[in-house]
Amino acid sequence: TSFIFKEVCGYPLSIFFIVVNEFCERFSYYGMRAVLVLYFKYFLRWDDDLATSIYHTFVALCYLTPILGAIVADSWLGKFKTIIYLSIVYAIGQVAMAVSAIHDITDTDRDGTPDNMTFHVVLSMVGLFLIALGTGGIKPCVAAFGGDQFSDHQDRQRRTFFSVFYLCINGGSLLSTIITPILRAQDCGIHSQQKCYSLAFGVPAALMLVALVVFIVGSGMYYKAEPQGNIMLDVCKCIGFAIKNRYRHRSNQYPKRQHWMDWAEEKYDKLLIAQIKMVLKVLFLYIPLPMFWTLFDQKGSRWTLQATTMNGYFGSLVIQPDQMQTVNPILILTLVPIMDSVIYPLINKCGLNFTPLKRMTVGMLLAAIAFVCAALVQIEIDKTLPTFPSTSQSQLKLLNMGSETVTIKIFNDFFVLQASNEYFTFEAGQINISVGHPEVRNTISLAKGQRQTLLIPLTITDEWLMTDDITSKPQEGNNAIRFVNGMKTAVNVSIPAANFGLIEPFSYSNYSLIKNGKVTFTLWSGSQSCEYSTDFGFGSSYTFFIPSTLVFGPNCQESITAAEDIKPNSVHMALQIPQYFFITAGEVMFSVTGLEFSYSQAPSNMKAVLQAGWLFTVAIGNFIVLIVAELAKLPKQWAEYVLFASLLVAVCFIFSIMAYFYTYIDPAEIEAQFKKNVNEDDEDNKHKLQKTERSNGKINVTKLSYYNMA
Ligand SMILES: C[C@H](N)C(=O)N[C@@H](CCCCN)C(=O)O
Repeated sequence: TSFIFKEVCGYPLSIFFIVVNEFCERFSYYGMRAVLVLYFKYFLRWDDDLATSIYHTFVALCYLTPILGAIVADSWLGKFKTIIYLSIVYAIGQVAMAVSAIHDITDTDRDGTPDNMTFHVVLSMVGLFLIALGTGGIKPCVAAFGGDQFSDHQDRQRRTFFSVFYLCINGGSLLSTIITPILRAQDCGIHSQQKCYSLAFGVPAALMLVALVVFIVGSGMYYKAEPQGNIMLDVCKCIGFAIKNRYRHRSNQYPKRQHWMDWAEEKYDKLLIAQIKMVLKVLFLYIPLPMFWTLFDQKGSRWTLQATTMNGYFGSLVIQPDQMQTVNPILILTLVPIMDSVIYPLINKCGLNFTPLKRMTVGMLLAAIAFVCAALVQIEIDKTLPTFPSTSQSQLKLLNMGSETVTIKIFNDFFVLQASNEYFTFEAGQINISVGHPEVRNTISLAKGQRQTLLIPLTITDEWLMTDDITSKPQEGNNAIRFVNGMKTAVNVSIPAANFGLIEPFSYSNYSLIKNGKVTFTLWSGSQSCEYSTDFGFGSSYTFFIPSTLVFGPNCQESITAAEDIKPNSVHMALQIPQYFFITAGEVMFSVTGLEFSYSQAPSNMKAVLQAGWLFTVAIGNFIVLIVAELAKLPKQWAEYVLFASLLVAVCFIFSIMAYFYTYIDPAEIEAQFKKNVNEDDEDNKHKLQKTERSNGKINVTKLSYYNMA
């Protein structure tokens, strides 16, 4: 096809549009993905397990569709048109996600929660399906289309292009994982203000449109290779024929052939058979690889959910749980150059042959270490989590409304208290409590599986009151706050963001959710008021007690007491950095090396096939998360992390054995030799080739005969 060829500093100008397109597309993909699991949990109200399962199903689908994209591009539309059409599908999917997150659409009673959840679930699932089709479909096309823009003598420029391409992926991912969590954390809405998931999905949708426009603008400058026919179909037919032919000749009277693919010789070209053997050898090596992705892709699910139970204060900066994922691209942008220019050359200088497969093995071990770190962090978090009552237990706390301490007797235990900060756990459904001197006895009925607070009145002989307390950690880092009024007059409590309403004498308010940071409550009784300020962290719950002795005035700071129902998140999010470091170092060794390995070991006409095969391992890895999490059903999250780490170590051991027996090849050289052999059956040339040594491995005589050319 005709195109305008322009060069800048030795690089085709067209690649500028491709690189910008990739940056915007990855921004769109990772930005949407960063907030996805929280959207499932807090907007669609799914539990952790369902949110994690659907998240990984989506990621798996994104890496299954590259096969489809490669087939469409190679055999029908060509890469250019495939990218355009699938980008449109992709952008529609992103818009559908943004619309699905507008709560006002179905919030008819205007209480802030969608009234027709089915609408939001269906629309978001349709959106995710279109996104998976789009992002996966264009994935093997964009990089290869970029590579196509270089001529054969521009090897160095092509290599630089791929490095810049990878940096753009991570640049887009970095920016979007900073920005979309900020957008999500904003409040927006028409009738009521809720977390702004629609904006967090809307901006990635806009970026996908920008990616599409940028790609179209470059249209006149691209070299567009015509589709070459479907190589995948040829490969499948050739393999099918070899199997059929082998089966037909299964009797002992037929001489054995060196490789089962040699049974295709009757019908297929020797070169194609040799190329398929190369691909099959690499695909065989891929079998253990999905386990790496099983761990790697849990950054966006389990690790993000882990961060929601942690303290996100970094000085005056508050980091959102989903923003922790930015640590990955930040580390990629720093580790890739360090590895390439310092670590690998140093290892080489030490005389160690750090082959690609060895690097990948080390990458797997680093990912396993990352999960051990995640398990250790989880153990620390678990220590700080409250122990809620089981379904057969009840928990009770006491709040003495009087100013004098009283002696309380529960069964035969005595407590002298003003208020109890701790919950007492009971197996019995009823308990006897005696208070004060002379003793006032009461039999209290406890609710199973519940936490309650017993409010002991100022005059002990008055009616005793029981409150139902919160039995789960407040979500999204919010704090659940309520007030108990011990005064003889009604009190109104408010803050700019919430109104606790009028609290009757000797009564209590409902819980209200309050964000982290400093909050000033204003208390009103008739025309009198006073202010009470306090600081909140993440995920706590408090009951504030207004005593009968409170004096209204400019300040009621000293008089109000706070009972801690649930402790704030105390394990700092920075503790996740080691696990991010190890998983990213693992990614650099495994993913970057694996990409290069898949390219270098693939025959010239099957580079896309192997890329699709490589991406397929990601899809399988994400399915494994679902299977293992479902089958194992471990009660403790840390145990699940340890299980995944152990599985990866076991798989890594198998992979290292397979890698030991793998011999590196140079497909171009083998192909060239085949072509030469077809033209001239020259024995000398064969000898020369047999002596060829590769820098990262050796090709020996037996290996050449393996390809049926020695
Ligand atoms: C952002 C991440 N570090 C990255 O570089 N991702 C690559 C490779 C993804 C492989 C499977 N999750 C990308 O192309 O997005």
